[in-house]
Amino acid sequence: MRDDKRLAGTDGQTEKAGRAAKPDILIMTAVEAERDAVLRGLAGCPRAEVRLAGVGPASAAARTAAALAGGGWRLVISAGIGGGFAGAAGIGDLVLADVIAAADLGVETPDGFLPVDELGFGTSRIAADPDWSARLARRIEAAGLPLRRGPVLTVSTATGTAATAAERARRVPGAAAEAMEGFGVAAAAAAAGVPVAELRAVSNAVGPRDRAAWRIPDALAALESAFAAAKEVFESR
Ligand SMILES: O=C(O)c1cccc(C(=O)CC[C@H]2O[C@@H](n3cnc4c(=O)[nH]cnc43)[C@H](O)[C@@H]2O)c1
Repeated sequence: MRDDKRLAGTDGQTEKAGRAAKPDILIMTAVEAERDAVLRGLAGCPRAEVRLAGVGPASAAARTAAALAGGGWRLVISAGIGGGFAGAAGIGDLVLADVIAAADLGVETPDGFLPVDELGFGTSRIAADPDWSARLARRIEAAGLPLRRGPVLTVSTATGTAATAAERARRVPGAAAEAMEGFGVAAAAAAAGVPVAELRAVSNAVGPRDRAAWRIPDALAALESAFAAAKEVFESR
């Protein structure tokens, strides 16, 4: 794949044998603008590799599984911009997932939505790794950045009405943010036995669609700052 950016192997970052040190932190972003913001924050951190997941959970799962196939990864992070739920996360805030929830994975019935968990078809929730998440949170907060913790929802259709926002917040108590890739990344990580985390920078409110109100540059700047803070965690062991 030609859309990844590998950061290892620069002069002075080589192992004794002269071979490039292999990155062992994998960061998946949906689009190039997110990837470039993460790379600016990492500023050459040799432990991290950033790859494009594409938009949506299916593309994210397939591309993350392919990236993880070689083994040797300590952590995979789903990162990018996202929507913030009212009262939980505002524009420019960062949200670190405690749970990654596939909020529209289930069936609709005349009596309402049933998640796959209640159908016996698996799970719609994957826990973010608590140890890695705690270490990332400490660094990001120590840098003075506004960090919220809570469930980050993964959806195949971004919320566009107040009714859908309310329904999704009801399905996932404490919902902090919404994006479209986290559960795909997490499913691939779980299958490979690799810890997972999800970090989102809020670009818009979850609710009635108003693309003109999205603050993408602010969110990308927050994402960059978060990874500038987080890289110490990646280098620490
Ligand atoms: O137009 C741009 O310059 C631009 C720059 C960076 C990212 C984008 C995107 O549109 C990224 C799509 C990506 O964003 C996530 N996202 C953001 N807000 C929401 C939301 O309210 N609900 C669901 N997903 C959201 C999502 O993960 C998309 O993959 C554009």
